[in-house]
Amino acid sequence: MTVVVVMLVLAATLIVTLVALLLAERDMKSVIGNQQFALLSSAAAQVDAQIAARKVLLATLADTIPREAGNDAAAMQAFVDRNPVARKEFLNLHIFNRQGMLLRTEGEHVEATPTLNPRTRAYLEGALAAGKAVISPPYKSVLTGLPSFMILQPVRDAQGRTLMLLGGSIDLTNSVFLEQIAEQKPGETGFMFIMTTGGILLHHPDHKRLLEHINARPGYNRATEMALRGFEGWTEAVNKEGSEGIYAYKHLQSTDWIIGVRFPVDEAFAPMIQMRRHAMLAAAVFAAIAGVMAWLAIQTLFKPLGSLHRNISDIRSGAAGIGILQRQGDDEIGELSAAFHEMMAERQLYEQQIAASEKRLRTIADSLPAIVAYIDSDLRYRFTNEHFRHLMGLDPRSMLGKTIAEVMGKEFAAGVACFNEAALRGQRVHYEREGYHNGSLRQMMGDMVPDIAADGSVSGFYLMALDITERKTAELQQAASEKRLKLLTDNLPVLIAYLDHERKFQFMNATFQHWFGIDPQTLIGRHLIDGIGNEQYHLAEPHLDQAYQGQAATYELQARIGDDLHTLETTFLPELGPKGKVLGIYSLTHDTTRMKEIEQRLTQLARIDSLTCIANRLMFEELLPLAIARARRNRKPLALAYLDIDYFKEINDTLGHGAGDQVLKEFADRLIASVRASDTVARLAGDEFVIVFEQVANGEEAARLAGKIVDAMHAPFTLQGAPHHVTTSIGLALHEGDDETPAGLLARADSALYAAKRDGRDRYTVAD
Ligand SMILES: Nc1nc2c(ncn2[C@@H]2O[C@H](COP(=O)(O)OP(=O)(O)OP(=O)(O)O)[C@@H](O)[C@H]2O)c(=O)[nH]1
Repeated sequence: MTVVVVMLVLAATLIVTLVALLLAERDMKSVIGNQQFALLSSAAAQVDAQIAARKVLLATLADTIPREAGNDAAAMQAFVDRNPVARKEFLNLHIFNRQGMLLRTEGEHVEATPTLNPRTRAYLEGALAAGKAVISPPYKSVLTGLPSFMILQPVRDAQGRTLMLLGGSIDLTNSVFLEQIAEQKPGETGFMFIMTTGGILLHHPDHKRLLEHINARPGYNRATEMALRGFEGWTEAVNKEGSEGIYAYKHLQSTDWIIGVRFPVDEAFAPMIQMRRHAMLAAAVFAAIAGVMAWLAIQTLFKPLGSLHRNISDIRSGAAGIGILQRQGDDEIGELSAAFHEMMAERQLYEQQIAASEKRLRTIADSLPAIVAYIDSDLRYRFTNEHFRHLMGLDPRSMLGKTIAEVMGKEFAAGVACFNEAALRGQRVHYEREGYHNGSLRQMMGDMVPDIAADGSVSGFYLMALDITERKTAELQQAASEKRLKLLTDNLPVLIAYLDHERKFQFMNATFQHWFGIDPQTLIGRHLIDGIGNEQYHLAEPHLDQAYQGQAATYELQARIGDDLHTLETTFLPELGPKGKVLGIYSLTHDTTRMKEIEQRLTQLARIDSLTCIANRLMFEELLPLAIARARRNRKPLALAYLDIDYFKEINDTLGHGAGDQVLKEFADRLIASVRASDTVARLAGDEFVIVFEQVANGEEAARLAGKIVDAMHAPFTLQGAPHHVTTSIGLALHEGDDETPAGLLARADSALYAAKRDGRDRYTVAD
């Protein structure tokens, strides 16, 4: 930390110093560049002034030169001698005629008048045509062999006509005005130079390069190229030797020359480089001092932090408890320490809670009758519970970190590979598979839940697997049992259905198909109303409601099976859940049509006397109260006749029981034949009969009817082929809508019968 701070201080100091130096260098370059350009501009002005002065001098000479000087050497010599300034300012003086022919030369190294080459001749002709002073391109003098240039001035006569040209040549290697320029060179190694706009050097410290093209040497100089394209000002560039320099260029006004200056950067910036060295040194010293001070300050400031660090290390290594964090000072580090203490105390609490939770979880997992494991993406066990030991004899702890293949074998791993892959793709997997565990074939059911991180990656999966061998066996047994049950129910002549709590069919047996032609499968999951229709449903609804409230209900209904109307009896049996909640309803319907018929028949038989086929005592006792009620309602009297066959015992005794039965049948037939259909004839027992006459007008009519019956018996009975005389006695009682009970009425009739018997039989007696 300290090192980092010290390095930062050093780096900051150096960066600030460097940036300041760079800015200073940039500014200084600009100053030097501008200074060089100013210097150059001054030199250019000097050159212009020198040229102008020489033009003026030459013009004055032209005005005064004798006209014959071109052809008279003595006159020329005399003229030059008269004008010593001409000798001083020009290397040589030349006179050219109007045809450009050199007529006379006067000056240094002149032995004879040289012959001019055609190019020079052409130039001179141009100068003559211009009619004013011109400056020649630089050239190598044929007289002196020196690089030179010439100022040409026309010599005119009184009429202003050009008679000849007066030329003054200037030595480029040894000229007064160029020497002045050379003296103004910047620094020790800097120099000035002059070239034409075409690049021909006129002035250069290296005289050998004079009259050469500036680009005669191989290489490239950006500044030179800029100058040749017309640039004026200063710039930085690298010369053909690879040396950096500041270049400045300026065009002369008096001629098409460019004056330039090169100031090598090394020299130009020598003071600045020195300054940079000093500044860097000073910065380094300053940074070192600042670094040391920073280090000291940090050491002082970080001392409590170091103490805190040691305390935390001690806590981590177990050498100290978290209590030592509370003993730090009152400063910020002390507060930090207290905050650490609080945080670590909370962490300890959480860790304890997590440990307790993990322990609980471990206990639960170990107590589960199922395999529980966490398997990572490398298919290595990371958590295993005790059930591995119970089921497979594996030590769950020794499995940790090993792969499924290592623990269970390659064959097993290959068998569950597809499930593992699916779980690691993020899918929940449910499987059932067979496998040998502890030498026995077991049926296993497993669930895999992928462990999906927030970013969607799967780092493993949880596995829970159950041994369902027993359950599977039970399921198979149950399936077989259900199959048997279905076979049974499908062949029972009973409609069997199971309705769920929403009154929808969950089961229907094949009887639905047999009775109504309904395929049971088409109604599974549909509401009862879809199966039996609205009308039947409304009939069944109250009974269903009762069953859904937990009480069995039975009701009868009529339904058409085939072409016939059948009587059915349906029972709804609720299926109750653990808390008495109705889970569903069993509906059992059987056809009671046949039973009903038998029952009716039996009922009927119970009320019919089997010998005479008329109503017996039971029916009489049922009918009499009803008849009395009707009589009361209709306010019509009712008469009850109580009959007994006279001396019947004797018939039995003399002719036998069969003859007696025959008499009884014949007697009954005659009674039936003697009364109206609305009247009831019944045999009470033995030879006792009753007749209920309904809606009789009065006692007289009743008596008449009784007499008619007595008479009806007078016709002989044929017994065993012989006629027999049978008579009857009748007791008649009239019920006239009062409160008399059926028993009371019967008792009165019985009394009247007794009276008839007593009075001699073969008669009727009316009760009081
Ligand atoms: N053959 C035959 N005899 C019956 C039957 N039931 C009862 N008896 C007989 O009918 C006779 C009834 O006799 P009673 O009515 O007491 O005497 P009775 O001879 O008719 O004399 P009275 O009634 O005083 O005239 C008894 O001997 C019974 O055994 C039956 O179903 N068939």
